[in-house]
Amino acid sequence: MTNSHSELKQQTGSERDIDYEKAQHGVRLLLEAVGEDPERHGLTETWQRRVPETFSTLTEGQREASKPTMRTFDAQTDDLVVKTDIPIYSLCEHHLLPFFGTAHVAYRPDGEVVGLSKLTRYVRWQTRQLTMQERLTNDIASGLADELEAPAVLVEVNATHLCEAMRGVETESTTTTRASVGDLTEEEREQFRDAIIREEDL
Ligand SMILES: Nc1nc2c(ncn2[C@@H]2O[C@H](COP(=O)(O)OP(=O)(O)OP(=O)(O)O)[C@@H](O)[C@H]2O)c(=O)[nH]1
Ligand SMILES: [Zn+2]
Repeated sequence: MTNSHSELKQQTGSERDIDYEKAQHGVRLLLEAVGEDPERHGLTETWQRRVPETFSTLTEGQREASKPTMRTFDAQTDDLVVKTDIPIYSLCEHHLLPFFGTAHVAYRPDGEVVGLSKLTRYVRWQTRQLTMQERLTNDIASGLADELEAPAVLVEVNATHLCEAMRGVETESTTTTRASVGDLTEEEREQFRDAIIREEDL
C-alpha cells in the first residue's frame, strides 16, 4: 500500500476521518466482484487511496467536525435574505450515484445575519452525505433555522439523478423539492419565487 492508515489519518485529521482500512478493503472487494484485478497498474491507487479519500470528502456532512462555522453579524433587519443558484453535488443513498443541480435558500434574520459565503458552505456540507433529495432539502431548511436561529427559512432544490440517467429508467429529468421552517408570509414566498425566476431567466 502506498498510504498507511495512520498516514491518511494525519493528512485528514482523525476527527474528520472515515475508517480507511474498511474503505480500502471494500473497494478492493468490489473491484474483484466485477472481475477486475485490483493489483493491475491503474487500479492499485484506486482502492488504496483515491476512492477512500473521495468517500471521506463526500461524506463530510455526516461529521459535525467538518461543519463550517456560521459567522454572524449584527443587523437590525428582518427582511428575507435570498441566495439563489448554489451548485450542489450529493450522493443518492440507494445507488451511491451522484445527484446534482442547484439549491436556492432564504431566511428571515432576527437581529443577526450570517456571512453570505457561509450559506453556500453550509449547503455544501449538508450535501456531502448519503441521502435522498427530499431529506437533503429538509436537512438544509431545519439546519439553517437552527444555526441562524432564524424564525423562517425556505429551501428549493432542483436536481438530476444519475441513478435515473445512467441506469434504471435511463432518463434524465429534473426533480424539484421544497422545504420551509416557520410561518412565512405570502409576500416572502413571492419574494423567494421571484428571485428564483429571475435567476432562471438569466
Ligand atoms: N424519492 C426519492 N427517490 C429516489 C431518490 N434517489 C433515488 N430514488 C429512487 O429510489 C428508488 C429505488 O427503488 P428500488 O426499486 O429499490 O431500486 P431500483 O430497482 O434500482 O429502481 P430503478 O431505479 O427504478 O431501477 C428508485 O425509484 C430511484 O429513482 C431521491 O432522492 N428521492
Ligand atoms: Zn439512486
